[in-house]
Amino acid sequence: MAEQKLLSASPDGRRVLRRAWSHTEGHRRLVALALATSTAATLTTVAVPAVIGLGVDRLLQGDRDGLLTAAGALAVLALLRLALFRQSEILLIEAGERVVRRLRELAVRRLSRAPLRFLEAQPAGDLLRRATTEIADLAGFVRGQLPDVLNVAGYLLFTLVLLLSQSWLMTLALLLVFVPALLWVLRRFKKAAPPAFAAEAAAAGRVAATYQELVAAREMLFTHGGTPYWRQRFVRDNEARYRAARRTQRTLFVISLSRIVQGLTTAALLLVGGLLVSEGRVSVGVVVVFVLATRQLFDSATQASNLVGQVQHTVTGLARLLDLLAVTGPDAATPVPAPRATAHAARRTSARGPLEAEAVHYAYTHGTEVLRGLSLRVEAGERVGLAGPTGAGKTTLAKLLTGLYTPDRGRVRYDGVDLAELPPDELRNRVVLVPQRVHLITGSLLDNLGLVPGDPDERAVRRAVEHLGLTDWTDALPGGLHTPLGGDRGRLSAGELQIVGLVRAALLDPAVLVLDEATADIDPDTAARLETALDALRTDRTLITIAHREATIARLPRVVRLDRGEAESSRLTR
Ligand SMILES: Nc1ncnc2c1ncn2[C@@H]1O[C@H](COP(=O)(O)OP(=O)(O)OP(=O)(O)O)[C@@H](O)[C@H]1O
Repeated sequence: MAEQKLLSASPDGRRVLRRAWSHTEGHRRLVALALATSTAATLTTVAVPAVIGLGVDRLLQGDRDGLLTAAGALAVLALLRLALFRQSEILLIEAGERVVRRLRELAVRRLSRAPLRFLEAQPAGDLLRRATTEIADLAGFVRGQLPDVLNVAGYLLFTLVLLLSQSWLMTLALLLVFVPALLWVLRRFKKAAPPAFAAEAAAAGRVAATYQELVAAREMLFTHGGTPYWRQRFVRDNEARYRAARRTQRTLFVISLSRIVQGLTTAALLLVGGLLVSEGRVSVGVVVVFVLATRQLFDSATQASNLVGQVQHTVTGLARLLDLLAVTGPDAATPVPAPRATAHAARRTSARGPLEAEAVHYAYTHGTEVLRGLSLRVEAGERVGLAGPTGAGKTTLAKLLTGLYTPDRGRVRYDGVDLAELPPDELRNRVVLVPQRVHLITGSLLDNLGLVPGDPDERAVRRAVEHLGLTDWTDALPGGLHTPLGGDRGRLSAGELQIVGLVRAALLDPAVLVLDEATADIDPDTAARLETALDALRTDRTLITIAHREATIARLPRVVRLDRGEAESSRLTR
């Protein structure tokens, strides 16, 4: 099995911010301005105890002018603080939202380009969570907590500088009590938090995956009564999620222990401060600065303790998102070429050519090969059927022949060129798969039919429908081409879904069409429409049909039978 990188349940949480920094490109000036304003706002808070301390000393010295100046400075600081905090919040949110928007776009772009093999190997709910919920959490954090995080961090740093400038002895006393106790609390938290938060995020991903599978399998559950199994599985996953959440709550409790440190530190400060004042080594104002600043320091530490959980949660989410971005593609700054822009670029292959699988091997799971060295050549314009027992690998081969999967070993070539080397738009103009179950998006029939590169307009879609002799079918639908489809709106039968696939194929006009015949029963009218559409489509193009019905096999001039994916088992039967 070819090496396929998969998402990690607990991705590397180290240097997350540094790794995320590369995604701030284009917004760095705004980020820098937001950080500078936030720093200035924090400085206006840090300066308050210093000015009050100064005012107290002036008061004790009977210096009325000094006292007035200090009071005036406090008023200016209060106004500045209001304006700067407001502005820094606006800038931070703007910068953060822009980065989040970029990450969201990148995640969707990378997922849309990710190999089918990767998408199929991931639990769908987990992918969904990373690309939506976790980005939404990040956006929520940017709006709600990021300004506070920066203020608290800035406050802790600047207050330390202020206190050092006032009295290094008292700062030493503060640090000797405060830092070891706080470090002990933080160390315990750091050890327990990342695994706890990662486990909670992984458990939430499993619940989402189970739920999504449950919704996808609803028909099977109702028909085969598989409900108890699903209920058990859901209850088990939900229980695991609950336990993981309890664990993170216990971890958060550790951080609240920091409050005990507050009482100890204030007592130590008063003791040391009192002694120093009595010895005349510091003024009363300095002790006031320390008491006020330390109170704010603790308020900040308490706020930090509330924020740490959110920060850890966001860091975990960001790590999972960066993991998704790293696994799904390079940090390619090169945009995907627009289909129209390259539509007329020089082509490497001609519009008619043979399609050839050469000794292809493919395994979904390590050690279990579905195709083992299978070779097949289909000439330009040929009509070939692929038949064989269920699970023989027909659909897998179809996906390899259309470039949706890359073989683990061997090659698939169109007109002599490896499909893996063809640009995506050229590949789609050469080989197209109409799958067993064509997917619909929420939109009109017209939107669904035109869901191919190049954005065909209504006239082009109508022309394709007419060319395939399907106008009576679209006219018979309640809203014609504008009939709403997808989601819980209009539904189409299995045969009609394949008709949609054939119109899409007609719009792409490929050299080779691979049709994975629907296994569900198709009513005679729809079957006749499909036949007519196929006849119109295949005038000179190659048609490979994965034939599930004997009637189809009987009609085809050449049938290749697959058996356990062995190359030697492919043979011409007539
Ligand atoms: N996405 C997947 N992940 C893992 N195994 C898969 C996947 N798709 C198919 N398989 C396995 O690969 C084998 C071949 O499947 P494939 O669908 O290609 O067979 P098939 O001949 O088309 O069968 P059918 O006629 O029932 O559609 C089967 O054993 C199937 O269980």
